[in-house]
Amino acid sequence: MINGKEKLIVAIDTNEFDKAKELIDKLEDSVDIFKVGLEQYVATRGKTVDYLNEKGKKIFLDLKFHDIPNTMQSAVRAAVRDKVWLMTIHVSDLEGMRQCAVAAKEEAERLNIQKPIIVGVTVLTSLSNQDLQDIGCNMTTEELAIKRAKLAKESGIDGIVCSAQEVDKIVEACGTEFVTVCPGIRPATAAVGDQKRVVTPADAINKGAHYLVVGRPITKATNPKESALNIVREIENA
Ligand SMILES: O=c1ccn([C@@H]2O[C@H](COP(=O)(O)O)[C@@H](O)[C@H]2O)c(=O)[nH]1
Repeated sequence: MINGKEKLIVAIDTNEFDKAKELIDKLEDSVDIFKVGLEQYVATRGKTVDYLNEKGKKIFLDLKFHDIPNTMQSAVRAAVRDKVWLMTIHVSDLEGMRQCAVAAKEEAERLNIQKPIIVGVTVLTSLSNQDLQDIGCNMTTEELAIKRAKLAKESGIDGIVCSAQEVDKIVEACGTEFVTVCPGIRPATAAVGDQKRVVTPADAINKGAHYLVVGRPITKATNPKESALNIVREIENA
């Protein structure tokens, strides 16, 4: 049986350090991996990362780097120094992604610490086929996600972020060792919000997702701990 706690990543999307701290403290027995995203990182200037390191929790730094290769690889080096376990860049040009893969390895070796897993965001889970058409891309979300996943693999980064709607096709194309991180996870009764490509925790696991990212269904619940435990159970029973 799989350990649900090893699969669940909780997104701490608040703009105050005290609220983030309160959530982490409430969830610390039931959750091992926390995601610090743009809102939390910018608002607290990275303070939450320090707090999670003090607590010995695994950190997913989701800042989705996308810039010229030199800037991206320097930012990756800084994230390695922050001792993050998993981090995102955008799937972009091959050279930019290659430099990130090399930078992470070099910096981790230099400091003699564990190299973070680097994953590339393929197509945001808040985007639909129509959204892609609107920005001038004549592919479906699934086609584009698969194409970008293959490019990410070729570059030497460790995996991708995608919707669990297409994760099975990506596993088929890139293999089971290539790390898949899936946000847009919604238990059957949860509000979808701004997500457009959603999947339940059980279906995401059955389709081959390695890690599930869940934010609001846990953080906005009346009882976040109970909500997290329900998702852990759903993962384990999948
Ligand atoms: O394609 C993506 C990439 C990242 N995210 C992030 O995941 C969480 C999801 O939060 P919910 O509240 O469960 O919707 C959020 O922090 C996003 O920035 C994503 O949703 N989709």
